[in-house]
Amino acid sequence: MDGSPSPTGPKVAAVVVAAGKGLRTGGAVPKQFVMWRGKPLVRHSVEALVAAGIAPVVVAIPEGWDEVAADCLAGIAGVRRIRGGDTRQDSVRLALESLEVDAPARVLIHDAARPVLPRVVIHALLAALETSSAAIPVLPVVDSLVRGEAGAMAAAVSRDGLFRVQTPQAFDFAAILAAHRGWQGATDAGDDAQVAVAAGLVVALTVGDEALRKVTFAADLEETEMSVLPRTGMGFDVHRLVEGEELWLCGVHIPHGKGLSGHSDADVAIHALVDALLGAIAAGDIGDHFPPSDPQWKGASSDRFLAHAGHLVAEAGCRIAHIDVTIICEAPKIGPHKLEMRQALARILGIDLGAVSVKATTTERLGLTGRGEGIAAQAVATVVAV
Ligand SMILES: Nc1ccn([C@@H]2O[C@H](COP(=O)(O)OP(=O)(O)OP(=O)(O)O)[C@@H](O)[C@H]2O)c(=O)n1
Ligand SMILES: C[C@](O)(CO)[C@H](O)COP(=O)(O)O
Repeated sequence: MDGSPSPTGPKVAAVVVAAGKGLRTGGAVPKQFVMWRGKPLVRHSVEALVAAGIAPVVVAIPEGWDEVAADCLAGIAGVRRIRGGDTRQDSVRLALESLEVDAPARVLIHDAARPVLPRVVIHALLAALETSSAAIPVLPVVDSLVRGEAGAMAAAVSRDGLFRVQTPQAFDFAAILAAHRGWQGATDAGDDAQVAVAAGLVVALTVGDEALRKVTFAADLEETEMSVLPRTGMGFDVHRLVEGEELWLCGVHIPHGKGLSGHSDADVAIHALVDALLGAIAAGDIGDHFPPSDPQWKGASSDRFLAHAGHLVAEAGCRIAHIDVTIICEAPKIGPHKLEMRQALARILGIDLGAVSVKATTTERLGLTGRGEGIAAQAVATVVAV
């Protein structure tokens, strides 16, 4: 179970809170309606949730901004708008109340102010809900911490066991609705996990993502050219076609008289793609990360290499914008398998199918691929800073 919602699995809805005033960001328009990377800020995460199969998505908006919000969210299926409250916590509770009629089994609660929402985070949260009634994405604290008094350092604070908490936060729907209704705190909770813990729920921790950072101050909306320029990497690989081996291409098993030989499963297309991803972040090549001399990679599924390359891209502060793989062979015919290959690559990397291209060509019976001695592949990967 990878956490993806499925038509037969538990129904997953989402709340996106976008009813704040954005006072710390400033400006005439609340930050959630400001244009950012080509579309209104709020639209980014709403689209990501809908694309991940979450429905319905209820968006809490501030009083007086209904028309603007309608424009910002125009054309996205499965989205409902409601009036938010005076505080974030009120906005969440009102949105949850409005979802009661839909009776979802689970709900993700997300800040519109966190526009970049990687699919892999959603999957990890929903997977955690298999064994817990609440889950939140967290990141380690990497700076040292101090308590300050009157502009001077008073004492160091241990960062052991401390985490930075992000959204979306994932819950059993009935449990979080009851928790919000029963909230007894004197002041607002910082987030929904705090409401859940106060109600006695156990909140599991999953791995967050730097890309999920929250737009809080005006500077968070500004981007330098360096932060938006895409980076491209390319990869190329060849493996020998032999009798007695299975044929794997782009993570898909293809029945064929022969297969590719190599130390791992010899998925030449994934190997080219791994090199393209590593190239885009200047992180060496596949041999540096998975040396053929290392026995642990003997017969290994190349899915693992690709997933690792995807993690390295995220660690480098980037997300994959697009990948394009070309398989070069006379046989087998690649066309009938292209969709399945794209789906496999999208799944392994946790990216949208629309960002994955798989193509094939022959060399007109010329050269080693033309003679059927081997299969070659080349790939291009584009990543952007997040
Ligand atoms: N009454 C409120 C207050 C906040 N939010 C939402 O909660 C998220 C996190 O809040 P924050 O970043 O603090 O946004 P603002 O409250 O708008 O910011 P500020 O505190 O600077 O005014 C945002 O998506 C915001 O729109 C909300 O839906 N309803
Ligand atoms: C919900 C939240 O984003 C989790 O980190 C955070 O608590 C919101 O804080 P804010 O002060 O309302 O921006």
